[in-house]
Amino acid sequence: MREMGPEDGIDKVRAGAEQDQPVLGHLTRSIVLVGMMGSGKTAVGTAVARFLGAPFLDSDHEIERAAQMTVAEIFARDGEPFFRARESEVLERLLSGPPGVISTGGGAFLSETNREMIARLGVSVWLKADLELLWNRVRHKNTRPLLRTADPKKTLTDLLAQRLPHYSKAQVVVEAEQGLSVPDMARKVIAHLRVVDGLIEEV
Ligand SMILES: Nc1ncnc2c1ncn2[C@@H]1O[C@H](COP(=O)(O)OP(=O)(O)O)[C@@H](O)[C@H]1O
Ligand SMILES: O=C(O)C1=C[C@@H](OP(=O)(O)O)[C@@H](O)[C@H](O)C1
Ligand SMILES: [Mg+2]
Repeated sequence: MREMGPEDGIDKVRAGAEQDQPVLGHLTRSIVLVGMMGSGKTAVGTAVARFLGAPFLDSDHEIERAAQMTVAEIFARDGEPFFRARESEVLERLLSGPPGVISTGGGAFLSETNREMIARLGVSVWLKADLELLWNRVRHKNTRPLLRTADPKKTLTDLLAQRLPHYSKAQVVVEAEQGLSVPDMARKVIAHLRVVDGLIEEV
């Protein structure tokens, strides 16, 4: 008999979704979503957590809450290195808590220290998306300080090229597709997670 793969899981989850059944499971370690700005870490992470009945935490949100400032304000006042230091502290705190779904900011997985921490305490999941998909998602918002440049599409293109080698170190890779809704992408993520040994216990 051949081994169960993620695609089998997706069929199972899709069948469940058609019957409007919840996709429940108990997490034994935290899931950490990584990938570019606009790949859907915040939106899809929220939906994954809801489906699993697990806590959802977003590192950007936690940094903003602690600082009482937006990410853009922190970048402007204290600079990117300061933001990255806070990001690492927050990640360590979130990973030390009860298992949940943690969405990171797009730069978090570039740090080797962060990658080691995530590998030790959680499971990294890269939401892999191509340039056009990412651009369509981020072009209408100016909340991301790194894209406040004269040519934001070129900046996004360059960041994607620089970062791909780091994102590809993630333990699990899930491809984003144009036209796949947030809940469907969340189900696709869960289907990929089901084949990670011991990560999701059936309830
Ligand atoms: N699968 C999807 N389908 C449609 N819109 C999406 C999807 N994933 C994300 N989005 C939208 O794209 C934008 C960026 O998503 P977000 O979750 O903020 O990405 P990230 O946290 O990775 O930067 C948001 O407006 C979000 O609602
Ligand atoms: O890619 C990056 O370096 C960043 C991504 C942002 O988060 P999202 O990926 O959730 O947009 C946020 O952390 C900050 O603007 C820096
Ligand atoms: Mg986000």
